[in-house]
Amino acid sequence: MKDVFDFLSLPVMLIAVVICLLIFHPLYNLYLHPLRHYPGPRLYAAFHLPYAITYLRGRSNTVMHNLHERYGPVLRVAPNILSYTDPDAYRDIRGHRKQGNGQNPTDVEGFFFMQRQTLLGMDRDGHTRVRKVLAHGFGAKSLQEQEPVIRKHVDLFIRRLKDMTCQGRPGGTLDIVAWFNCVIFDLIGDLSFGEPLGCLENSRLHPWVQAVFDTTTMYGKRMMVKWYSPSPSLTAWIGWAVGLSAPHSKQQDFAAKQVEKRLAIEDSATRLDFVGAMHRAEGEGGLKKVSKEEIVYNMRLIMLAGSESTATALSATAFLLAAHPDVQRKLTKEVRSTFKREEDIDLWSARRPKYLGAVLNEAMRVLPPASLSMPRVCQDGGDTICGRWVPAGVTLEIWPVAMTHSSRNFAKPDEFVPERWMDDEERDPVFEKDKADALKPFSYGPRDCIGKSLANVEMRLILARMLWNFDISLADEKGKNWAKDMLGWNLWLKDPLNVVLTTPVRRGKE
Ligand code: HEM
Repeated sequence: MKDVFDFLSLPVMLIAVVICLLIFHPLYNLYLHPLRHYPGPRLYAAFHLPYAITYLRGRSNTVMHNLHERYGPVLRVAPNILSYTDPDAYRDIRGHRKQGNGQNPTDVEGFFFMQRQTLLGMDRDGHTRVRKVLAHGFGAKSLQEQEPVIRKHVDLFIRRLKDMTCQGRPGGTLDIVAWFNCVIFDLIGDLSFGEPLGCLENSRLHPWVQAVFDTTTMYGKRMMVKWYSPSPSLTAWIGWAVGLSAPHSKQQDFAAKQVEKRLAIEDSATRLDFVGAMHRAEGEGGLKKVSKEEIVYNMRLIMLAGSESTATALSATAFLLAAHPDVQRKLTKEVRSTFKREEDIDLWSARRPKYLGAVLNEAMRVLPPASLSMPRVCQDGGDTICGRWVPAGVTLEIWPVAMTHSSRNFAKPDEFVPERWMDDEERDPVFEKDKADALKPFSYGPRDCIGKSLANVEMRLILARMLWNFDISLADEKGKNWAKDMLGWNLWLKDPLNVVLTTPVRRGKE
């Protein structure tokens, strides 16, 4: 009898413990957890699962936006996760701190696929070391050297569009998302490795680019594995076993091969590109400041972060211009009257048109190109965020769409109105109270986007050249819903966007 009791007691006790945990843990989260006074749906506060399912479905931006509109600018979205739409959150969570004062580190686990050798995953010291070195590849001097490379790709892009469109064949349509991917991936590939990927030349995406997109739908699944894996050491193994690692390995192999090739180029050490900047830097005793392995990891990051986001911003802008002919007319007029000839449009002169800047800002507000919340973890000892104390270890998020579509931050938040970014006299007073600080597409603080100046000039140049040459319209009714309910994980899952490009009749005379 004793044996039977012993035999039963183990599973029974285990079940009892699991039941206790299942009941106790949510009750603890609701009534005893340090975040219990933060607003948010009780289901999300009690369990992690609703947040995880939202993530898995690629719906986080929309769901967080709706919850923020209901509950306010700070929200408990999971037992240990807070999300913010107060613009001060950028400063408080991600801002610069004096040496000696702690920073809220990036949530390395949250990035999962980003090994600790990349800027995104490195600790504060490693990040400062690599970022300082890499910054040389993004300075004004480098940009000057990079200008002919950029121009070459933009010229070819425009030529390809002309080949594809109504040069004698009116009505030809093209998927502009694919073409923006082609030019940007070629361009960043060239600035990174000294050779383009050949997308424009061959009129199709390089397999490596496809591997980047293949990670998108997998990202939610990878996060599920990370959250619910029985032990952190098993996470990578499970990911590999269920086939979630393949596209990442492909990218890593490609980056490694390209870096090898690039370092073999004769004038490797003097080139002012990204690999050159990292390879040149030497520290004490002639040792390289950035190891070869770190170069490979960071080049993979740059290829992804630098290309996809810029192509998304351009696609969103083209879509919004095509869907708002009045805005397009005004912008086209500005571009075609600012420059006398197409050859006058270059990286520097393209910074001049003001309305172009306003259109880009507004496009990045309506569809923020980076779709992730870029989580940070509240530092040891806790921190004050937007005037309230947060204990150490809490994950701190800013969902871009929730921030830029918040009715607390912008009037008519869902409308595309570039004038809100113009000087007072051109702006409707209804936008007077807009919080411009809520638009930070390139993030903020010591870990903000290192490529933001490059991205801005690239986008201005490409758009100015496009609008000099073409009028853009949507090819079909379906196009009107291109941005509606777009799913997003690490990247937005963008549908093709078919447009018609027509050569303007009175070019240069408006
Ligand atoms: C419209 C275009 C772009 C957008 C919207 C964008 C946005 C961002 C965002 C939101 C971050 C994350 C910052 C954080 O964790 O707080 C980031 C980081 C980064 N971006 Fe960009 N980016 C763009 C273009 C580029 C380009 C052109 C490059 C390089 C060629 C680049 C390279 C990087 C790198 C290396 C990081 C990591 C920086 C660090 O952790 O120090 N990005 N970007």
